Order: sequence, then structure tokens, then C-alpha cells
Amino acid sequence: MIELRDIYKTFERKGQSIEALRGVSLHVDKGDIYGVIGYSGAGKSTLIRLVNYLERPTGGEVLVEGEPLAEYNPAQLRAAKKKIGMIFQHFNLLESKTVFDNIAIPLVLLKRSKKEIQDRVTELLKFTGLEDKAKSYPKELSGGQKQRVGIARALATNPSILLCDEATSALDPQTTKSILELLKKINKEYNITIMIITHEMAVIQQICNKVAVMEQGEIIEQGKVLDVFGSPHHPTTQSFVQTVIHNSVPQSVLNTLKAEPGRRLFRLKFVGGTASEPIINSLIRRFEINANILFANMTEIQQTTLGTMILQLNGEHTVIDQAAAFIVSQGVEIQEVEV
Ligand SMILES: Nc1ncnc2c1ncn2[C@@H]1O[C@H](COP(=O)(O)OP(=O)(O)OP(=O)(O)O)[C@@H](O)[C@H]1O
Repeated sequence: MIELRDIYKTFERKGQSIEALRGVSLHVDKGDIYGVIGYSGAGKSTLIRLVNYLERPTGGEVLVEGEPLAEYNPAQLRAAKKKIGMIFQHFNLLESKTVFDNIAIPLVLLKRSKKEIQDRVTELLKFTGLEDKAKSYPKELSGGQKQRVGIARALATNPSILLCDEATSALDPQTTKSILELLKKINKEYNITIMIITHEMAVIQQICNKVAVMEQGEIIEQGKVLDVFGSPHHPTTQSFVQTVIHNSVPQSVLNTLKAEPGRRLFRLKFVGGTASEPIINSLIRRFEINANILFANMTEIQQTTLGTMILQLNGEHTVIDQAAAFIVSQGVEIQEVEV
């Protein structure tokens, strides 16, 4: 659907070269909600702007639905771009036009008939929950409503891809949630593939099925959201994941544990069904150990429960080893934490 092959992008400014992207490859399948996350300056905006050819790569290939955009003449490129809608952090609405007219802009540019424009805009106003705002001006709308207008405008030409550039960064958490729900609905009901860039892991958690983590122009980790959240490898990914899944033991607790020899600490990870199994109960019944749950947390990602637990086990060394092996046999990942 969208393929970036070994993309390089260098900006030249005041005699200086800035390498915004360095060998980025990624593949977005039809139906994906693909999230790209990274700190400021990682290269996310540059990357998403390459997909609809607002930027051209210095090296590498961009394929959208198999089409090599670099080889297209301007007319072909315009036709290809019709399949791609885009929404922005600051909405980019025309203040002098009503909501209806803002949504109609892409259709007017394509010289569609009045009737067609009326029908399509009316449908989109309904879909985005803006029926009563058709005659309002952007300055009369809340941030969430403005973004709904931006979304309706992006959908006007029936695109197959929707690109979202920090679409919820200017919104409060509740409004963010409702906009993300709308994006999910667009993905499901209109079967539109979505690519979203963000610096908030909560956005990835709420709607994406796949994620790529960027740092300094490179993708440092990518995969299914559940896999990346469950086992983040790179320290930057780990720190993003920690913003939504708190699984580290506070230093003050670690300090008290140091004074207790013979006790060992483990981090457990439960995925899906194992999260609801009474494993700790079985553990205490089977082995001569004491178990102390220091921390436990459950998160839902892609309709799957991901649980983490910090468990302190007290008993004989070999018995604790057996208990740990039992936990593994129950399909739970376990890792000893050094204190
Ligand atoms: N038009 C440009 N001219 C020169 N340098 C640019 C240009 N656009 C981006 N850059 C540089 O490329 C790098 C990546 O920028 P980019 O905006 O893609 O990052 P980002 O991850 O989207 O960051 P942010 O979240 O702050 O927007 C930065 O060092 C930036 O200064």
C-alpha cells in the first residue's frame, strides 16, 4: 500500500547539510493504522510529507499503491495525490469560509457539479458529527470540531489513504479520544489506510495496529503494536512505552529491598488469556515460597490485555528457580530484576 525503500532526505540550509532521514524503510499494508512515533526532530514530518510528495527524497523510492511517484509527470502526480488525504495539527482551515465551504474545497478544485458537492459534503458533515455546523465559521468552533472539519475535507475526494500529522497534539485528552475514535471509524467503515505521526505513545496505544519508532532520521524499532509494547528493545522505545505502561520499581522501593537478602525480584509479562489465570495462587500452593506483589498493571492494546507485575519471591534459591520455571510453563514471560 505504502512502501518506503531506503529513503534518504537531506536539506541544504545556509551551506549546511541536514540529514533528516537516513535509510528509512517501511511498509504499510492496506487497512493498517500505522503509527510513527519519535521525539521532536526525529524526522517524522519529513517522512509523512514524502508519502504524498510534498517532499521529494534525496535517495530511495516511495511507492504508493505500487505507483512509483518519482517517475510521474505533474498530471499523473495530481491524480495519484487525490487518493491521499491529509490532516494537520493546526487544522489549516480557511477562516473566511464556512464549514461547508471548507469541506467542499477539494471538490470545487476538481470542478465537481453543485449537486455532487452538496451530496458529498452533507454526507461528510453527518459522518463527522457536524450537521449543525455547516454554516459556522472556523473561529466559532472548538479545536475538536475544527479537526473534524479537517478530517471531512480530507475525505471529500474518497481517498484510500489518510495521513495524519500530529492530528491530536493541539487537543485535550478527552477531545483527542473522540478524534481517535473517529479515525478508527474511518478506517473500519470506509476501509481507509491511515498513517499517523505523533510524539504521544497513548495515540499509538489507542488506535494503531503497527508502529515505527524514529530517532535521528532512522527507524530504530518497528512492528505490531502489541509486540513493541510487550518487548521494547531500544532504550528510546522503552521510554516511550513507559509513558503508558508503568512497569519500573520506584527507587525508594528498590532501596528497601536491598536490605532484605534471600529475596528475589521478578518482572512478569502476561499477554491475552494468561492475564486472567490465577497463576500466583497456583504458585503459592505448589511451592514453599512467599510471594509479594509489589506492582501490577493491565493495559489493553489491540483488544488484547497486556499485564505486567513486579513480584518478590522469598524462599530457598532452588525453590525460587523452580517457581520461576513454573511461571514460564504457564505461558508467562519472566525476567529477574537486579536489586
Ligand atoms: N525544510 C527544511 N529545511 C531544513 N531543515 C529541515 C526542513 N524540514 C525539516 N528539517 C530538519 O530535518 C530534521 C527533521 O525534522 P522533522 O520536522 O521531520 O522532525 P519531526 O520528528 O517531525 O519533529 P517535530 O515533531 O518537531 O515536527 C530536523 O533537524 C529539522 O530541522
